Amino acid sequence: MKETENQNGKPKPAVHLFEYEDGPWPCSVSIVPHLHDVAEAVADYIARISEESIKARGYFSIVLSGGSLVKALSALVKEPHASKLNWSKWFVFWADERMVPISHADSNYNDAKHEFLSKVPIPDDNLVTIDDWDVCSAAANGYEARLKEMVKRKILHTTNVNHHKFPRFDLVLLGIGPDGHVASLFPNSLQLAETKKWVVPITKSPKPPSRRISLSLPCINGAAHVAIVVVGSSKAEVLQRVFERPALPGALPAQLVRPRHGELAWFVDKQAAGRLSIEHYNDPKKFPFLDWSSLKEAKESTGNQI
Ligand SMILES: O=C1O[C@H](COP(=O)(O)O)[C@@H](O)[C@H](O)[C@H]1O
Repeated sequence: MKETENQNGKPKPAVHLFEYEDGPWPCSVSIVPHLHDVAEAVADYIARISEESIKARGYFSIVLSGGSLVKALSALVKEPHASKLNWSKWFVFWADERMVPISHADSNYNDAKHEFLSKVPIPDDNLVTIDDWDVCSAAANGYEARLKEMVKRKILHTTNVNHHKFPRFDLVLLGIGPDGHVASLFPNSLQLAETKKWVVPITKSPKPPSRRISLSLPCINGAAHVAIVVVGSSKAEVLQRVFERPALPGALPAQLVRPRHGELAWFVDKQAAGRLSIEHYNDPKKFPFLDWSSLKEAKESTGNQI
């Protein structure tokens, strides 16, 4: 077994902590070579949280995003996870949805259905879809009402974020757009300032389709775990900006994902990590939490490509 491999001979992810320049922000970052390694790391992570949540509360609440994220769920539908996971206890929610019929190619639900949900036995009643797609504000209110129903049924618990009550999802899975958006929270948009609503309407999204709804930032930050999955060279520039530029209010929504009472984990492939300046992290004043050796190991395990 090579030092850079785990017991199954798979590449060992580098897990370390770093902080943004405006204050400490611990999180773990796993950098692995390819999309399929990311999918395996994400599947292991989801399986662990699913098991812990079901043991503790009887259910597992998972929030999915659209776009490239669903491809990272491919290892979950295969062994060893497919037959081991307690799918009947899963409740599935959406981080954001586009205002199109659920059978439309642009629908995040439709994409997740094809790539993932149709391949696993989660009961249809446990999929909290957004059916009312005609008027954005009505859809946002409708989705928020469904989340509150889930709280009443004790499938979701709640937590306080900046003195307001929000759901405490077991796990929120996010992708990141090349402009730094997460869910449908776009750079410098008014929606980023939301402090009370759980779900916000977006009527002029810079990325088509223009009408969408999204979990608000505090709603995402109320989660027990948030994972951000970043794959491919088209994300290398934005990842470098998110990790290495000072957090400016609203310029990069991904920098605002900070689950105060939860854990933040990044899963990154080597192409997306391609522009990270490793040396940047070796400054103990800026990154006192950083385990430099593990980052060096990641560099070696990816053939010194990062
Ligand atoms: O429009 C959206 O974009 C983001 C990022 O998508 P990606 O394909 O660039 O990974 C996605 O996370 C979000 O759910 C989606 O609606």
